Amino acid sequence: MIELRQLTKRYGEVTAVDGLTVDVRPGVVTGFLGPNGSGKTSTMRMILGLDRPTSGSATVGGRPYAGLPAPLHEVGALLDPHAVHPRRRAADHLLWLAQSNGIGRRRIREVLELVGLAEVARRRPGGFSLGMRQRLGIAAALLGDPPVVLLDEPVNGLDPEGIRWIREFMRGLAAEGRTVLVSSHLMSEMALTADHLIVIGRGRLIVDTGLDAFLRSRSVQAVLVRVRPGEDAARLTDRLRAAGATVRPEEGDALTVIGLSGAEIGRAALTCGIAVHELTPQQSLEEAYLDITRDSVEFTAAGGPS
Ligand SMILES: Nc1ncnc2c1ncn2[C@@H]1O[C@H](COP(=O)(O)OP(=O)(O)OP(=O)(O)O)[C@@H](O)[C@H]1O
Repeated sequence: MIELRQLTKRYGEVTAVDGLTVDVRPGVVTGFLGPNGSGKTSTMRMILGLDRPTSGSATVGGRPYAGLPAPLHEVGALLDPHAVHPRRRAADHLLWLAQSNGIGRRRIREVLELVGLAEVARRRPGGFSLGMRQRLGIAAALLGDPPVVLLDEPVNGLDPEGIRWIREFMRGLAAEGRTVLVSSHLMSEMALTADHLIVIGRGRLIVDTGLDAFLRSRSVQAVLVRVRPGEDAARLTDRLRAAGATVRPEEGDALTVIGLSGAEIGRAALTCGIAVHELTPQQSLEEAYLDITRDSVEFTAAGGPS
């Protein structure tokens, strides 16, 4: 269990983390979400004792990281997959970490097998793909068989196969009863991985809830609409906005419409004499997430569509 109590971090004028109080529980994957710059990495660094809170506390199993007698056996973390020596063989990278923490050689073989890198144990990570580096980072995090695992944006830049592997691996760790905290700025990714969500914006807690409850309470109606681009799209946009909908142009010639049902949009198009080519209800999760974090995005594009 990770406990944050009024956790606060200031860097000069910037308040990166602002009075964060949450518990991260064992046995589930907790998604730690927030727009870029919302304070996720700063929070994780404080949990790991890499940064000192300005005020408040972060504890793991009731103790601050610095007070843990055998940290690698208590918390494992993947912060930066590039933080490996490119010329030190994969197994030697782990051996170096293991030896400085009193962990035997046998465990190195075990963790390499766990992450599917046993066959490349003698290779140098300099030639590894990003996915392989992520796996090596996870192997390092698991060396001490810790009950708490932290992963900072682990799927960034991975291909679909790598993403699926990490997703299933995290779920497996949680199923073993571990506390798994994984940060991301993508709601869609967390919807597939997390059981519980902690959402922050500008360092403050916005949501701390189960994924199912989030979906039930925040579901936003969004419909993808395709009509002839140009005049039809412009006229329909005006008409729907006049009816109170939010209309956002998408890539290509589509519109995302929020606030009206498919039937209402269809009727509006009919009264304008516009042919509708597509009308598809959208998964509303990303919309719900954008909605709750809108006020806390660090940089928003000026003059964007409403
Ligand atoms: N060492 C530092 N010195 C000064 N400001 C910092 C430092 N580290 C983070 N910040 C600032 O604190 C805020 C939170 O940053 P942080 O990296 O924790 O956010 P994040 O949610 O992890 O973002 P991202 O998704 O972009 O990685 C940002 O405004 C950032 O610029």
